[in-house]
Amino acid sequence: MTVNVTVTGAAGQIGYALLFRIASGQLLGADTPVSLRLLEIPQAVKAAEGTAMELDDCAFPLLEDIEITDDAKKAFDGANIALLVGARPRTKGMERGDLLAANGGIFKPQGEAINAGAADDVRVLVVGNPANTNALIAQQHAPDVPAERFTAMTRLDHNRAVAQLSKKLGVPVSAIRRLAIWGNHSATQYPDLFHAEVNGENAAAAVNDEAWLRDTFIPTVAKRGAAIIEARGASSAASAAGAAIDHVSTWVHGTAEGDWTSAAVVSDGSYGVPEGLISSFPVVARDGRYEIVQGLEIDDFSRERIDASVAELVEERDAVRKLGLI
Ligand SMILES: NC(=O)c1ccc[n+]([C@@H]2O[C@H](COP(=O)([O-])OP(=O)(O)OC[C@H]3O[C@@H](n4cnc5c(N)ncnc54)[C@H](O)[C@@H]3O)[C@@H](O)[C@H]2O)c1
Ligand SMILES: O=C(O)C[C@H](O)C(=O)O
Repeated sequence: MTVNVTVTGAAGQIGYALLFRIASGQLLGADTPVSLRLLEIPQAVKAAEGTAMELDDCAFPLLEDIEITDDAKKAFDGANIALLVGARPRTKGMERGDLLAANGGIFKPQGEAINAGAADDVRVLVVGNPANTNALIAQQHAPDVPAERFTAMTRLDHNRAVAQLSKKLGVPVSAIRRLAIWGNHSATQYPDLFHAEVNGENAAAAVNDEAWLRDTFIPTVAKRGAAIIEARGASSAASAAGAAIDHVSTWVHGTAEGDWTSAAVVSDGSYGVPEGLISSFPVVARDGRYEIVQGLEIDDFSRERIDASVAELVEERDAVRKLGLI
């Protein structure tokens, strides 16, 4: 059956890297036809039409149709998968509160439109920053959709952490399992090697270098987004699109036996993360659902870092509450 995939911010850089991969079958598999609904602001609809022309020109066998609109209600009508990429970037002189308010103006109506018209099985991934809190805003305005269907992307951080560890140890990325990103998709995030495995052995033990872990690994992963902006003059696009594909594909098809991944999901209070926050955890995907991995021991080093990132999420939640956005 055809799956309706809605992508917001379709004319942006991530949109350009993402849409062709969705249409080629990399999101849902080679047997699943897709119908694309592209949401853009009025000024960018023409550019989205240009991307749609290129999608047509690829003659993808799985791509059934493309609809382009600046109306959120139309874009989310019948959506099975919703990729919320479009967001208001921080510009010069903008305070944190202004950024949250501007994004509230985007994610509140989008949450309402998802609530009103999306398919019963809708799954939502928020990529647009600040991703966790934008996801929270959308989720709070979709009371009829199970909260677990709203997620935010930390898979890029996860992939970055895997790549850094692979380089450090000189092992292929396929040798690494059970790495986890905790907290916010921001510089406070905590990439956790203490439960990770390399060829079945504990990764922190294999590294055996606490200074590298503390002073190189964690800040490199947490500040990678800023380093890409500094080097490229634009924020990550292809890697972000790749992570979005990974996030949804894992959600739908499941994690490998014995492995887990990272995703920001609605907290059920696990690991002391306040219930309702959308925070990154180690998760498994099973039967089409993301579930938080339970029962991990958290030592003082990890506890301090998880708490710091979660405190930032609490601050963001309180700020959007104060603005009346949730
Ligand atoms: N979570 C992550 O790991 C991660 C990684 C990279 C980038 N990001 C974030 O993803 C977002 C998109 O990045 P980009 O490089 O594609 O940005 P971009 O500026 O190239 O594109 C954003 C697009 O969103 C559109 N847009 C703005 N408001 C919209 C609305 N209300 N409805 C629909 N579309 C709207 C814009 O017109 C633009 O075309 C940014 O917020 C960026 O910070 C997140
Ligand atoms: O857009 C950004 O600020 C950075 C982005 O979230 C990233 O992690 O690459």
